[in-house]
Parts: sequence; C-alpha cells; structure tokens
Amino acid sequence: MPMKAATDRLRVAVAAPLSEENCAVIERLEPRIELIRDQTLYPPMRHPADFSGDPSFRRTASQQDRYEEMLLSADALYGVPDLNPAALKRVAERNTSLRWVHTMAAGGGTQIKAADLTPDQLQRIAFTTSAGVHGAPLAEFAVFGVLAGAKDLPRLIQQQRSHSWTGRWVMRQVSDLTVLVIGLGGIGQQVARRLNALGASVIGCNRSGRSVDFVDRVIPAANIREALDEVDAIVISLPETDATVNLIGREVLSEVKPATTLVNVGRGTVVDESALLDALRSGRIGFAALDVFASEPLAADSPLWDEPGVLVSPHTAALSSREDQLIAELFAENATRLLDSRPMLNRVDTVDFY
Ligand SMILES: NC(=O)C1=CN([C@@H]2O[C@H](COP(=O)(O)OP(=O)(O)OC[C@H]3O[C@@H](n4cnc5c(N)ncnc54)[C@H](O)[C@@H]3O)[C@@H](O)[C@H]2O)C=CC1
Ligand SMILES: O=C(O)C(=O)COP(=O)(O)O
Repeated sequence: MPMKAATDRLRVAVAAPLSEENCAVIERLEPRIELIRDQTLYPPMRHPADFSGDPSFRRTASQQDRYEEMLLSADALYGVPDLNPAALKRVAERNTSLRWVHTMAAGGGTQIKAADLTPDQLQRIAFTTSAGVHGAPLAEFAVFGVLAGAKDLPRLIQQQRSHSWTGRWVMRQVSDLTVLVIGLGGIGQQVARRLNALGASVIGCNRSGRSVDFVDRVIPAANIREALDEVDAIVISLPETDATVNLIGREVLSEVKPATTLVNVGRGTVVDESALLDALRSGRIGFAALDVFASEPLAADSPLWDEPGVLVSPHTAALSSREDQLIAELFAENATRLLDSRPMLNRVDTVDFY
C-alpha cells in the first residue's frame, strides 16, 4: 500500500478512553501530533485498559454530535470509535481525509474486518494494532498454565477440598518438558524466553518459519501434527484469521500425548471447544488454562466451567497497569513513522485482516 508523503502535522482524534497523563505521553513523544480530545465524551474506565468503559455511560445527543464532529475533523483516530465496527464504517465514509486508525486491541484486525470497508477505504486508511504490548502479562499467564499442568493443579485442589492425603506421586518438572508455542509474535516470543529460562525445550510456529530467540526449532503450522509426539504442553498465542480458526481441532487433539497441557491466550476460535472437551474427558489433555473462548462471555451453561481439568480466566490475563501507557508509546512511535513516511509497526494486512 502506498504511503502518503511526509507532512508536518497530524491531527489525531482520541476516539477511545485515554487519560490526560497518557495524552501527554503521546504529545511529548511526537510533538507534531495535534491530539484532540474531550474527556467528557468517553465512558469512564473501570480499570486500566478498559477501552469499552462503563457500560452505563451514554452520550447526550449534543455530546454525540461533538464526538462525531471530532472524529470527522481528524487525519487519524486513536482507537476504533466505541469499539463499534459500524461507527468506524460511518467515519471512514464521511471523513475522506482519514488516513490512519490504531486499534487498542492486539487482535484489532477482526474489528477492521467487521467494519466491512470498501477497497478504496482500505487502501486510503492505514490500520495498525496494539500487538506486542500484552506480551509480558500473557507470557506469565502461559507459564503459570504450563506449571499448573505440570504440577496437576486440579488434582491438588480436588484432594485438598476432600481432605484427602493420598500417597505421594512424581510431579512433572517444566525443565523436562517440551512446549509447543503456536504464534511467535509479541506474546509467543516472551513465552519462549520464560520457558527457556525454566529449562524447557521450545518448539514454535510462525508464518515465516524464521528462527526466533529461545525457540529450539521453528516449524510451519501445517506440520504441527508431526511434532505432537514430542510435546508435553501447547501454548496458543495466535490471532484469529481464516487460517487459524479451529487449527487446534479434533485431529490435533486426538493425536497429542496423554495428559498434554493446553494454554490459550490468543483467540478462543483457534480451538475447537467440543473437541477439547472430548480430549479432556479421554485424558489426552490433562489440563487446559484458557483466557479466551470461541464466544465471549463464556455462556453460563458451557460445560467448560465445570470440567475438572479446565481453568477459566475471563479474558483478563493480559491486563496490566502499564497497558495504556505502552499503547500510547506505540501510537506515538507509529505517528512518527507515518509523518516521516517510514513503514508503520503492526500494520493490518487487509487481505487476512491480521
Ligand atoms: N488474551 C488476551 O487478552 C489477548 C489476546 N491477544 C490475541 O493474541 C494474538 C497475538 O498477539 P501478539 O503476539 O501481540 O501478536 P503478533 O502479531 O505479534 O503475533 C502473532 C503471531 O502469530 C503468528 N501467526 C499468525 N497467523 C499464523 C498462522 N496461520 N500460522 C502460524 N502462525 C501464525 C505470526 O507469525 C506471529 O508470530 C492477537 O492477535 C490477539 O488476537 C492479544 C493480546 C491480548
Ligand atoms: O488486545 C487484544 O486483542 C485483547 O484480546 C485484549 O484486549 P484488551 O486488553 O481489552 O484491549
């Protein structure tokens, strides 16, 4: 996609909640940005990185007019308006100067896809995501999942609940394990680094096949099944694309070694949940730590809630007190790149929408 020529200024409308402190971070890092915002127009954040904000918040009609005017006057948007693809589509149609939208989500490609923009709009506007900023917290959660599987956390909890002091047994050590990390981006690379520090062997998957630090062997996703007899745990840190949906399906899950641990911190749709339940019940999967689900919130009647080998985390493992600032810094870096006509980071490709 062609880059616009270098310009002096970039008028950015803040479309998503952003504290004044982090507005100042952006303005300090890239003074050529004119950052327009009105703090009365955003839903109050309930916690860091709460980009949907308090659901009870409603704009008055005049506030809504002001919000839309602000978005229509900008060259770039900080965030997808109200995290709503239809609102993004309206702005893209009406604001013909718009040339960049940055999503708060790392997996923001699906939000862009859902906006159903025209080829012209997709050509004119650069879309970038916050991929990478969640690496550290999600890598910790992934390591926690691998450790909990190795130590059989469900068995410990169940025995403790029933006051049952059984005979001793040998717990697995992470240093003896081989872990397959599927998706070696911002998250997966940090997972690999931490697992390597614990002495595990790491096999990894990315799209390019390029080697990655702390990963002993990189294989293409198409070859996952050939590695399964070596693998004691699988960590998924993949986006949702046509190529990844149900990648971990019945075939893969029926060929894993008995008692394999599964951790998913990427997107829930990558795992076939019904096949996962069967694999848990047959003992192929011994423990699954899931931060993401095919449909969220997880339905109250989903069998995953009550499955003894499953740990449900409500898409919360990525949140950290630093997330908002990291996104602000990433945004400023990308603004500098746009203004200097250099390639931007985390550009969404508008074919795969990743
Ligand atoms: N649980 C949560 O709250 C969060 C979930 N996520 C999800 O995790 C995904 C990954 O996040 P990051 O690591 O920051 O993104 P990233 O873009 O840095 O990394 C994604 C990795 O997946 C690989 N990949 C993509 N398609 C593939 C395919 N078909 N086969 C093999 N590898 C493939 C890429 O090569 C890359 O290594 C996001 O797209 C998002 O959907 C991200 C942040 C928070
Ligand atoms: O960034 C993503 O893709 C996530 O899944 C996490 O979203 P959030 O931390 O709510 O922006």
